[in-house]
Amino acid sequence: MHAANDYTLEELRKEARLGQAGTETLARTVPVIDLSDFEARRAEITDQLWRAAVEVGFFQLRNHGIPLAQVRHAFAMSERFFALPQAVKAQYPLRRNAGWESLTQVRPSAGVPDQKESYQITRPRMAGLYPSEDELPGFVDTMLAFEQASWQVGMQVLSCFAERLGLGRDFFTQAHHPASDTYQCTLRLLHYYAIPESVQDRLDYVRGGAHTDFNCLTLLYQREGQGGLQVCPGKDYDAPEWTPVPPDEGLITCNIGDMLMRWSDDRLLSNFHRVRNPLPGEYMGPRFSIAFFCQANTDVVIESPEGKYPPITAGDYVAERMKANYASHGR
Ligand SMILES: O=C(O)CCC(=O)C(=O)O
Ligand SMILES: [Fe+2]
Repeated sequence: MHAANDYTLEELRKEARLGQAGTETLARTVPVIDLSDFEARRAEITDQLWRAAVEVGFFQLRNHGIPLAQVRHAFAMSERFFALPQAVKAQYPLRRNAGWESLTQVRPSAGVPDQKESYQITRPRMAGLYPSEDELPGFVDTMLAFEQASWQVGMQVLSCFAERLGLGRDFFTQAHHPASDTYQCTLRLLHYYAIPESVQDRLDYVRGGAHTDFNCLTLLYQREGQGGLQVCPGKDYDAPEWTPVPPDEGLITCNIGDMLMRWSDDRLLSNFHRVRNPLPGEYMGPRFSIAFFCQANTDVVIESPEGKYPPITAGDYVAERMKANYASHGR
């Protein structure tokens, strides 16, 4: 745990002020953007993405090109992974966004660990961290294909932002180049534990504490019936209003992260979100989600067009943020 004054980045100072409080509003909705016929509709799609990123920081993609069967298969594999015995998963401990952890992520806003386990794939760092084919047949192939498919969608979206920022259409594709050893995009499987009866009314039992993401762009897959994700698009951190982001298995939920906010001189918004606990009477079973974090390669320098922030490598930037998010610094 860190005291607020340990933080060197402004994002963290904000995060430390934002607890679990706040009210839920249904007034705002997260825009849904249709990616079909992408090349022919690029200008129109870019307008919609830009507006959503500037106003809400969150949007959902329809007709993104990843078949529903592939999404469902990835979730089925994820559930099988988390169902492995603890001793098997513990052979693959988390280090630098690669591997498995349970109950170790402490969001500065919450001060207690998220009630979840996760397994992260950051391709260049996976030596010794994949379950064997005997333990989980087909897992690695399924997840690498899903990682690749998610990267494609992420780069399509980022190409629109790059063009609008005057950086050139391929700018972020180069910055997230998958052939490099410095690649650090991450596929993260998430399993929020079923909520035991004894803690269903406890406020200090938190599924996913409020935070902003520290990458460029997050793609999130949610399961129908397993809601709870909320976004706080406003700037009032002391009286936050939360908007639900409803799960729909045909949509990919996207949000801007701090890295792209910095890269855009704060034009694109990285907003707070959290996974709230179910309320009494709601489904209390496990919740599964999968996130893909587009995170620029470690050696890429983040230098914004207007120079609002000093240059920093993406590697240094992420390392600083991770230090503040884990009880032990072993991520
Ligand atoms: O599981 C979710 O719905 C959100 C996950 C998330 O915000 C994160 O891992 O950064
Ligand atoms: Fe997040």
